[in-house]
Amino acid sequence: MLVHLFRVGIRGGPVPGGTRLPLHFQTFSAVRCCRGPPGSLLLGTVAQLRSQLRARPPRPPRTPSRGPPTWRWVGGILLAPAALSGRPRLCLLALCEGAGRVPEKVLAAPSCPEPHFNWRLFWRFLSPHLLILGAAVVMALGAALVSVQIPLLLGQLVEVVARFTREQAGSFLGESRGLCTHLLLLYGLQALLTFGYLALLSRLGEHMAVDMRRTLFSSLLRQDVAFFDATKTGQLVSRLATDVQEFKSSFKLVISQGLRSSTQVVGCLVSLSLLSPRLTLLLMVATPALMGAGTLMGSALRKLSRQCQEQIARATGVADEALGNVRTVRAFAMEQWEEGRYAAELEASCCKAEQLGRGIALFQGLSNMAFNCMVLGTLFVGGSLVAGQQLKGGDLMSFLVASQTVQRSMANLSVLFGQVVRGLSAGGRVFEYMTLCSIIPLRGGACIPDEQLQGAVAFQDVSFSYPCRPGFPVLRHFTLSLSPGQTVALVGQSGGGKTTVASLLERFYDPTAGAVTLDGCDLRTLDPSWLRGHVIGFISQEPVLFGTTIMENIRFGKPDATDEEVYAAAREANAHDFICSFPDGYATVVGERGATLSGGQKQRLAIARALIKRPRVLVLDEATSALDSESEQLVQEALDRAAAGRTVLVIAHRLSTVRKAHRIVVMAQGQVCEVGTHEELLRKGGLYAELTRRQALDTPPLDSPRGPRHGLPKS
Ligand SMILES: Nc1ncnc2c1ncn2[C@@H]1O[C@H](COP(=O)(O)OP(=O)(O)OP(=O)(O)O)[C@@H](O)[C@H]1O
Repeated sequence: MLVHLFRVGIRGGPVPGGTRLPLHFQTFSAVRCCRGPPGSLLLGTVAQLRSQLRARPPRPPRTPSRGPPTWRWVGGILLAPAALSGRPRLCLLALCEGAGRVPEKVLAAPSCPEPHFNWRLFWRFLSPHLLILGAAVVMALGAALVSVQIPLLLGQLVEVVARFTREQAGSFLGESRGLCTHLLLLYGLQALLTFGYLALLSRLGEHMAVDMRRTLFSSLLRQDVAFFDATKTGQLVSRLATDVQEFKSSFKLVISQGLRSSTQVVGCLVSLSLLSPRLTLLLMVATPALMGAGTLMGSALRKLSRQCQEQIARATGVADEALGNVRTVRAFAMEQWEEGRYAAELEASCCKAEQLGRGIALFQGLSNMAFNCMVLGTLFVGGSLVAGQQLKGGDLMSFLVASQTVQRSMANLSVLFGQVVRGLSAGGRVFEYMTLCSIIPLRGGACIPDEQLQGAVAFQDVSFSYPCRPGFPVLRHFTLSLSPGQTVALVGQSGGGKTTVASLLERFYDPTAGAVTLDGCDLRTLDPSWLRGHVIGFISQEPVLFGTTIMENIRFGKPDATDEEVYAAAREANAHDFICSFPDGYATVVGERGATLSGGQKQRLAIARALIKRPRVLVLDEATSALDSESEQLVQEALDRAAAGRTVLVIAHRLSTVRKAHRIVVMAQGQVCEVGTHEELLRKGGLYAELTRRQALDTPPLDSPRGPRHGLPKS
């Protein structure tokens, strides 16, 4: 660009006083809009900007940024140079992003405070890379200092050209060779330094991002189950992916452009004041006034841009809802209605975008005018200084180029301001979860030696409320004991607290009052990893498999299991035959969450996965309720086999599946209301008898496809 400027400058017309004016106004337009005519470029830029604003893809909802108001003011001040240097895209990006981003689901987003940026943690990630950072900083500063030198040398070169044109004496080549060589060397050095610091920063950024993702992931995995109850998975994934990415980009940009641009601003301002204090003074007076105007317009445009994004988010929401529920839309023949709804939202967003486009156009027009007036003023005052022999023509050229550099650098800084705010809030969100401590640790505590482990479980006067609903008691003075080798069934109305009992046994939560014990030891004194990894086998209604091979899925229960152990567990779970019927056998990849398997097959793999760790206690939470009769039979056989010799807690809705349990516990409103065998409870004629009667009415006749059911255990 500078070379281009130089070339155009050479072709400039004469100035009063015999000196040829090196530049005319168009030169500066060419500097700013070096590709294509300014008018078409302006239109192109505005069109590009508008399409960018319209096509901004929806992002996961995030909390609104709450930067201090002073920052916004500083941001506004910084925006003006972007406008003045004729870079509306940069300016608008800063406008839209600097003072807080609009969450796409603005209307639905809950307002919670933005987490603070944790500088201590940031230092922890940065400190291993200080050497690289130091080298990058030195190179960035070097590149900036080199670019401060260039305008001065260009001015000297123009001076040589002007003298040669004026006097037509001496050898132009001889006089300019040294300067040109110097300039070429500086260009080369600048390129080298730029490559160096960008490559180093890229390496540094990537390493930091990997460290941050690893730490965040491992911190998330260690959080309490209650944490996951209260936090959306999408939000966590977004922190791992988007926020780390955003923080990394901001960090790299701040170091590279921030250092470089601020050095250039300071260096060029020094050069400017050395070249001509009077012209510099003029610049210093005009700039704040234009900055003020830019700030005012900037804040209005920012508001408009936010409204525009909100409207786009609304339109996207309508489309998302309709496409996501297309079956319902089709079933109610509501296609036209949905089209109308979407069209109305689109129309509104189009109006807003047009308004924004007009605002941008006005902003661009005025900023162009302000910029050109500044150039005109500089040339007018500078020209009169040249005419009065107080300034050389070459120095005027240097002044103009250096002031261009100042404006370009300030434009970069204005964009950077937005990036800093975004980076700090993204970093704050990433660091927030790294400092969270879980209440129930993953490891630590006693383990009962295998030979002493009996598997006796007791709930002693347990009361419990979920941490996210503290005022809502789920269990009240719940007392239950499971003797080693016994099968106890928990039945009762939906929402009575059955699954909660299983969760407490797994120690996903700790009781609010009372205690859960294993062989007389309070679970809170035992090692949770040992408890979950060795003692308790959990089989739920909807088993979740990982998208890997069958072998690895079963081995998930015991990572160091041999192939033989895997086969044995699969046989025990009635899974071996169907696995062997697959062409790839145990190497079959089951697809995402086991999508390529039937419900019964998935369930049997889940049983094998639970059995491979040889648990003393088995928890079956509605393990067969989602299966058809054939699968149910196969799974039930596997469960019957697995239950033998183990303490089993069965949670069941269908009472027919637990008739043969040693004890049936009927729960209602978080309390035990009846206990006994099937026959005892029927004789009692209480809640169990009532539930059995109701289910019998719902049960299909015996010759129905569902067929007979099996109970637990085969006693
Ligand atoms: N993670 C949770 N956070 C807050 N409350 C919960 C949570 N899980 C369950 N609850 C509430 O606890 C109560 C008991 O739920 P639980 O799942 O233990 O009942 P359940 O007897 O197993 O029900 P169902 O038979 O329908 O599965 C319900 O009122 C439920 O809304």
